[in-house]
Amino acid sequence: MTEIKLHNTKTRKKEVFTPIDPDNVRMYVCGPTVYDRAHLGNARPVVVFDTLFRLLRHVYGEDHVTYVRNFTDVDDKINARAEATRRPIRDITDETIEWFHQDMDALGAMRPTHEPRATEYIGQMIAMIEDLIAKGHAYEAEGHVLFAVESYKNYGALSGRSVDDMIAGARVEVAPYKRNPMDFVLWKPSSDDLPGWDSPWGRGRPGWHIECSAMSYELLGDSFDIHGGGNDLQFPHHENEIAQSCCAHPEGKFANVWMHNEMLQVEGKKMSKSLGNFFTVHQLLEQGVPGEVIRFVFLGTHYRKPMDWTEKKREEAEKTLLGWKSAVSVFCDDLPDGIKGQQPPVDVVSALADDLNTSLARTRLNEYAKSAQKGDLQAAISLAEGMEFLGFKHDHTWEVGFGASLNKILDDPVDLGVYEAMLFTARKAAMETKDFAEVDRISSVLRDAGLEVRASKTEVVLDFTPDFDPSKLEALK
Ligand SMILES: Nc1ncnc2c1ncn2[C@@H]1O[C@H](COP(=O)(O)OP(=O)(O)OP(=O)(O)O)[C@@H](O)[C@H]1O
Ligand SMILES: [Zn+2]
Repeated sequence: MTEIKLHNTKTRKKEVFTPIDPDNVRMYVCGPTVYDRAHLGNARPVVVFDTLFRLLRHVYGEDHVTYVRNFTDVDDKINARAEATRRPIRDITDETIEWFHQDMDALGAMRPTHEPRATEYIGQMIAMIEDLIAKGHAYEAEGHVLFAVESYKNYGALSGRSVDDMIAGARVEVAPYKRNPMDFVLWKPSSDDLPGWDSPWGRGRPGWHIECSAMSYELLGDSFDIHGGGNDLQFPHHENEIAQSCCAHPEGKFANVWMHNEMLQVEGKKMSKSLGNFFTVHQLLEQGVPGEVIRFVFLGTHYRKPMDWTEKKREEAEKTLLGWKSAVSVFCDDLPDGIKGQQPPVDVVSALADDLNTSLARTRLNEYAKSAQKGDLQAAISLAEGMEFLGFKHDHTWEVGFGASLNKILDDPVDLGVYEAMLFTARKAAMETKDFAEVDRISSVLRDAGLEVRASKTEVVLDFTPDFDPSKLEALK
């Protein structure tokens, strides 16, 4: 079995990953607050943890991995948006979730096993808060319930800070009802015009942190394998999740491995809604940047390094990915059925297994692409399988905005007359006899003659390069 190593924020080390139960490997990732289109930064953890999900499914089996990513659909930012637009909250959250799905699908991200909405777990949150009060970790004050950070001695361990450092360094809300300025809200009162649920502390709504603790417990249990999210969530969100979960369920360990992706930046600053320095995934797709190109760019930088989106990266990604797709599509009909990333090349898997070294995986696939372009069918198969594994389609359809060069080929049908029929027949014969040596031969004759061939199930598309030399096609006979 492939050995996976992951960097664990908790221990600050790269460690061999050993699941609690290899028959059910469990991962929780903090999902979006749904009031607006996802910006490109929000897409980074989606692609990072999708890649990990694919790796885990490959190593432990498709049915042996449970991936939970929540939707935060109760939040003051959502309330503010509803008030500003005079729209019902549910319309806004439903619409945003639909957009999120469309955009992330376009990036080739698989849907997680469960995508719980916070509002469907209010009962579990209330039960957990009651439990925390009963165990002496939380207290009620003026209609609020607060978590008492001093009651949990490991508070701050994930980010390596003491409570005193936090108070000194953080801008915390100093409310008169807090016993310690770092105490955080588990429950707060709602006025009649705001969403609210009945609770032992009156009508109110949950704080953000308790949502993830309640949903992960409900869907994954008191101990699970991996907890992920952007490193902007490490403090306070993840510290607070740990405090709540470990105090409510001291019998469990909560998450064994904590993984944090670095930020997508714009001129050295985190891309964020509050700074206003963002563009959305949807905008990029509309501008004709294919979702797979966005994915390709993300995979070029290790997830624990900050990265920028640049036009140059986009262009290079599009060019390389087109090269891969055409290298595979030359052999499209020859590829064995069922290429579904089941047998991705070992060196690509091992790159990912080393703390998701996606850029190395990309480099290795590029080597296969180079060999495939020279007519090596085995390399083309590896490339196709590796592409599927990394979340790319191996046919030459873009999710959006066909690349300019591809358009040119498809819009420019050629009439090769007699040659064309001969090519087609020769190729078909090779395919039916599964004589791959013959396919290799044909494809190299074509390439030598200055013709590029793209074949799909239904048609053969030919493209002339400037070096086209029809006399060289005689070698086909
Ligand atoms: N610039 C970024 N780069 C990488 N990940 C990010 C970035 N901004 C947010 N994230 C991640 O996106 C996920 C969704 O977060 P969330 O919905 O809370 O974002 P947000 O708070 O709405 O965004 P913003 O921080 O722009 O206000 C989280 O895992 C978060 O860490
Ligand atoms: Zn969370």
